[in-house]
Amino acid sequence: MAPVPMTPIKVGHIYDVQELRSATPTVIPERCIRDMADERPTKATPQPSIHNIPIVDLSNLFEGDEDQFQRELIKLGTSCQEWGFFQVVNHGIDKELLERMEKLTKEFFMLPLEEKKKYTMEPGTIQGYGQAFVFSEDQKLDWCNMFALGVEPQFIRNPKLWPAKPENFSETLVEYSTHIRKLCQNLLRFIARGLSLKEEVFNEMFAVAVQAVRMNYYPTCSRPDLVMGLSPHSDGSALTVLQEAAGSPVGLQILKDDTWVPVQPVPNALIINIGDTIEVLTNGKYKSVEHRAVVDMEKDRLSLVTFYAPSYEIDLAPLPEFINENHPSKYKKYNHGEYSRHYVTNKLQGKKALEFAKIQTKLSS
Ligand SMILES: COC(=O)C(/C=C/C1=C(C)CCCC1(C)C)=C/O[C@H]1C=C(C)C(=O)O1
Ligand SMILES: O=C(O)CCC(=O)C(=O)O
Ligand SMILES: [Fe+2]
Repeated sequence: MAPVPMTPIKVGHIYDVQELRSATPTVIPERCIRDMADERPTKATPQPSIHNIPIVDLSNLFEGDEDQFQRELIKLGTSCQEWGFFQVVNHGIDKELLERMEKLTKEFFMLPLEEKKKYTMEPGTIQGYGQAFVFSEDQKLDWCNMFALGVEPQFIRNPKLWPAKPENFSETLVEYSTHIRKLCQNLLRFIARGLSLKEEVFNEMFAVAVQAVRMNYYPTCSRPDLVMGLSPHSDGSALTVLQEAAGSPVGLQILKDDTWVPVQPVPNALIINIGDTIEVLTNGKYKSVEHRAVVDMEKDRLSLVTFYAPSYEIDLAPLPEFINENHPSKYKKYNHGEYSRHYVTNKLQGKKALEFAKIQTKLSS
């Protein structure tokens, strides 16, 4: 069951922060100012490199000898378990394709508003140009313009939202997505092997996987301390692949041991994170880590994010390999289509969406 647009809802005025920034550079609308101190971004303290997310060298998994393969597989497993985030280098996707997609995405955001408005994200829906996850008039707005498109399978595409400009955008997005899809399938094979599962367990279970891309443009902001680029959330996908545009300021932060840790991107690497699906299937051994994006006073930022998730048809529950006397099942069996609908019809709020799948533990009296 695919997520469907809801009945019309009142979301109030959603600012196009990019337009706002160029028209009135120092104005921050009340709706974008975060209320409480703990909802506001704290100044990220520079982290020693040991605190940066791990780097996984995929060439060791694709073509390494047995020893290199085993060592990298352990590193991948440790990264998933301890961080839920890692960067991949030597991932096999052409730098030229990544740069081309990045350039076209930048060009899309730089089009006049009138042109971008042809692809408006209707209130309560998740595809098109605008701001997703806004469901009420009093909800705070993120300092971000989004452009989101469903890519695979074909039936989730809304052709009216695929832009005619810039030229070649749509073809390039399809080419890009084909490569990112293969990367996800390979990562799922390696993740399965690292967990001592059958290599194809996830790919077979997911059937024709759902794939969507969300391009996030974060304009500069005169008061980055008051606003949030993207609200804290975990991803509803199985895996997420994030490409940061070259020259972007550090913006992504992940919640580790109750501290927001900034992610320093490595040139030409892709950032991967574990989504809610893998958390459920591994019964919480690998967690979908909460993350957010903050903005900068001087540099705008662009991220291209692919969500890779199971087919809407499939039912999910923790795999038996992760359930035993000491580790009872934490999640019920549920349909992923229903979860997707739940995820996209609620505001981003940390890991709240995943409560949908949690088995409530009774407190003993
Ligand atoms: C703005 O959209 C999102 O942030 C988002 C949605 C992705 C999707 C589309 C744009 C088209 C239809 C499919 C899908 C729901 C994946 C986030 O994606 C997460 C949330 C779920 C659930 C998921 O699988 O990825
Ligand atoms: O832009 C970023 O760094 C974060 C993006 C993200 O988390 C998302 O789109 O789900
Ligand atoms: Fe995310």
